[in-house]
Amino acid sequence: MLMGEHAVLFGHRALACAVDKRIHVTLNPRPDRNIVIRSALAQYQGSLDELPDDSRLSFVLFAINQCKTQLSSGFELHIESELSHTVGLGSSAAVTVATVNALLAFRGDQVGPEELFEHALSVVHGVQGRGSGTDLAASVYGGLIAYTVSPRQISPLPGLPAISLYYAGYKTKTPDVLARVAESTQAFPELYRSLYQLMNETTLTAESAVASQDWQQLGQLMNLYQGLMDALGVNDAVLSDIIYRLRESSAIRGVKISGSGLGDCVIALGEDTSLSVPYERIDVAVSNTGVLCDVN
Ligand SMILES: Nc1ncnc2c1ncn2[C@@H]1O[C@H](COP(=O)(O)OP(=O)(O)O)[C@@H](O)[C@H]1O
Ligand SMILES: C[C@@](O)(CCOP(=O)(O)O)CC(=O)O
Repeated sequence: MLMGEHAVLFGHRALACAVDKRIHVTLNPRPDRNIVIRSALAQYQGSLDELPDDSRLSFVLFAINQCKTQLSSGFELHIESELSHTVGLGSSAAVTVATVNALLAFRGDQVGPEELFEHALSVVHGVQGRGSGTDLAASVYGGLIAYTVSPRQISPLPGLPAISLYYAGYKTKTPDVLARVAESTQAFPELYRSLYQLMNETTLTAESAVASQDWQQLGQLMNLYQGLMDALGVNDAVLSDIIYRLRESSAIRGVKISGSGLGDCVIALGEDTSLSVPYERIDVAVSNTGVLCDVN
């Protein structure tokens, strides 16, 4: 997520991009109705018709459950990630889009991006209860996109210069962060409505800055949005430490939390590897390619 976190769930604009680290899902048919799932998170072997309840594989299992009656046989699903599974970074969206795409291809359905997106969104809603779909859109289409939930709008934008990502070392699950924000909102609903409105205006201005490739302005707006995330209550001491260390460098134009907050990653516009930032740096670039499907 480049910008628009949280506010996007209230109908406002968000910006997100695909990165060049992928999750690969390989599906091989089996002659029986058993399935085997292999992933760094968990392994499963059993009947397609009696799926377990395993929160580590919730997105994958929900996707399988949704279409299992239309599948002619079982299969083996091998999930490999180029990122550690402890890093959030929209990995739930990436694994959902790739798994749904593989299952639809196995079922014999060749769907376009809109249909793939809607299938994947129903999986995310089934697992999490809510979710804007912003990171699903970036996974499906690739590149940098501007996104609105309703009416659904997914608009491609030109790319970004170099970005840096740092992982805090822990992540709070997105539904738990959303529950914390919802609790705080109850005390001051009008103030929070204004905060989301301000987030929207910042994101729309950032979208114009991207369109005109004004990176200095985009960086300033990222810093501004970070202040709004802090006001929302999703910043913490470790994220702030990363952010302020990065702000020491003149090569970094702006820094903010990426995603729901209370852990996970910080995104910076620009890079400066000479800085002392004692947290895991994740080496990525924006990727123009979204999900790919190879059937053979
Ligand atoms: N390699 C993987 N194999 C299977 N599931 C994965 C993998 N990587 C991520 N996931 C799923 O995505 C979840 C992480 O997503 P989450 O914590 O919601 O972060 P984000 O919201 O940034 O996607 C994991 O708990 C898991 O369910
Ligand atoms: C907080 C939110 O706006 C972004 C969540 O990002 P992530 O799940 O932390 O990658 C939720 C959403 O858009 O569904």
